[in-house]
Amino acid sequence: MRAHITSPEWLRTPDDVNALLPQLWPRHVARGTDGVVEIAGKSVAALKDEFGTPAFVLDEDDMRARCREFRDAFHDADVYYAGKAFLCKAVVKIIAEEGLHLDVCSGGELATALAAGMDPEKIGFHGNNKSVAELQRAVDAGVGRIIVDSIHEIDRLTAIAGERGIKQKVLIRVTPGVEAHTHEFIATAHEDQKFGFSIAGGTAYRAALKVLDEGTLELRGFHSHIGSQIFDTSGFELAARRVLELVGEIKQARGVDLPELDLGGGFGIAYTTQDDPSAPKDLADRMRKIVEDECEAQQLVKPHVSIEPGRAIVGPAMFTLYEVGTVKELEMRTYVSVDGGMSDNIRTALYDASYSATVASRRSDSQPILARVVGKHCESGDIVVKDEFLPADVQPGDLVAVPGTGAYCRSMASNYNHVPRPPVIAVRDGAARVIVRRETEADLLALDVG
Ligand SMILES: Cc1ncc(COP(=O)(O)O)c(C=O)c1O
Ligand SMILES: N[C@@H](CCCC[NH3+])C(=O)O
Repeated sequence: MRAHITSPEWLRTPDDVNALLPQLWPRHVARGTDGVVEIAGKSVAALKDEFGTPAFVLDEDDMRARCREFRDAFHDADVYYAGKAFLCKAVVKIIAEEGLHLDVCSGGELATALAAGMDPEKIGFHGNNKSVAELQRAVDAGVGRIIVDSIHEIDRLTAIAGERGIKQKVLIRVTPGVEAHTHEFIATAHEDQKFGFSIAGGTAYRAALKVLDEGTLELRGFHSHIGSQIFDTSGFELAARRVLELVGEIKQARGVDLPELDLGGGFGIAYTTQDDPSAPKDLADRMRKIVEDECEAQQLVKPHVSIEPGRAIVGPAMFTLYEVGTVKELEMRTYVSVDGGMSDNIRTALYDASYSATVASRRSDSQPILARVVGKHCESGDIVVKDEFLPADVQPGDLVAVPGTGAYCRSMASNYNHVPRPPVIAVRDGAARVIVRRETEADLLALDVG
């Protein structure tokens, strides 16, 4: 059968090409009796009529539920939502209302958080190369913690806090030397990369002593983030153990129990049937146990733990809605071109990421065929969904929905080929509202002052 020639081994021909697998879709998504996909009671056809395509569509109650699941599972910890996954003022308000803290990693993310009224004390500021202006702004805003990532930054922040007579709280980001099982571009705890101070190389230990001995900054503890889209929790466990060993060494050297420990984010989500994410409760139980065991073994006072999930909170809560423009049936597969592409989802090109898709505007009785959903950009690598079974009668005018696009799609979107970036529409209880409007050609031209 030609459809199988180039399909990956794991991809199975579906029994029902119209089925929506619950693990892939926001929880308030279902097909209506007319076969049209609905989200929180709003049909994708109505969304297209009102807001156009392409569009990111957020199931707001799904995102809120994910915030609460993390907050409840990690009830004895602080949960910082990693804003890099997707940030706008509405999202800041949602996560704050659901009791989460916020991790930002640039002046722009900080500005968004402050504009939305986020309590600065609940903001953590990340980044391996924060500018002096960004550091000044964070200190002046009263940001609760700054995660320092280099000796240069420690010196700059010491000067800034010293001038202001403020004892800024900091965490030191460390690289625990863990090889996380994920794409190499999104692994961050092995030695050979730009983030953090090495534990094995001793720079983390020396940085901690420097901050403690200088005394201008308040060292609250260490931060470790091993990477992103990780399913195997042994990486978190190994990282926690190594960081706590370091905490023990600091205690021996200076007699202080560092009161905080941030174990970062990176919890994987399901993009295809191949992904099997852990529930927040299981993650919390395992992480709690490893911290307790290690603290007991080393006779440390148990630090207050924090985590930083981004993808796991917003990723599964959103899908992208596209309209099909052209269909080409080739020998090896059918190419379905939609009205967006790598400018709204760079992850497929960048990380060879896999996604799923469905024809959302109707039910089809046709046979499943192997399809590739591609964009409208001038790149052959402009692929949104590499491999998926779509109905053989997929045609121009159909709406295609791609789930799992809440994280690192709108936030990494570009204007490649001068394609305006799509809006984000939040749907809740049958009502849809624009939380990020569609970019226009006027927006693009407004920057072009030549
Ligand atoms: C420091 C830090 N914290 C949290 C995150 C969030 O990761 P994820 O969205 O995979 O949970 C990242 C991104 O990988 C990060 O670099
Ligand atoms: N942007 C990446 C993850 C990196 C997260 C930040 N350290 C992704 O789409 O998977």
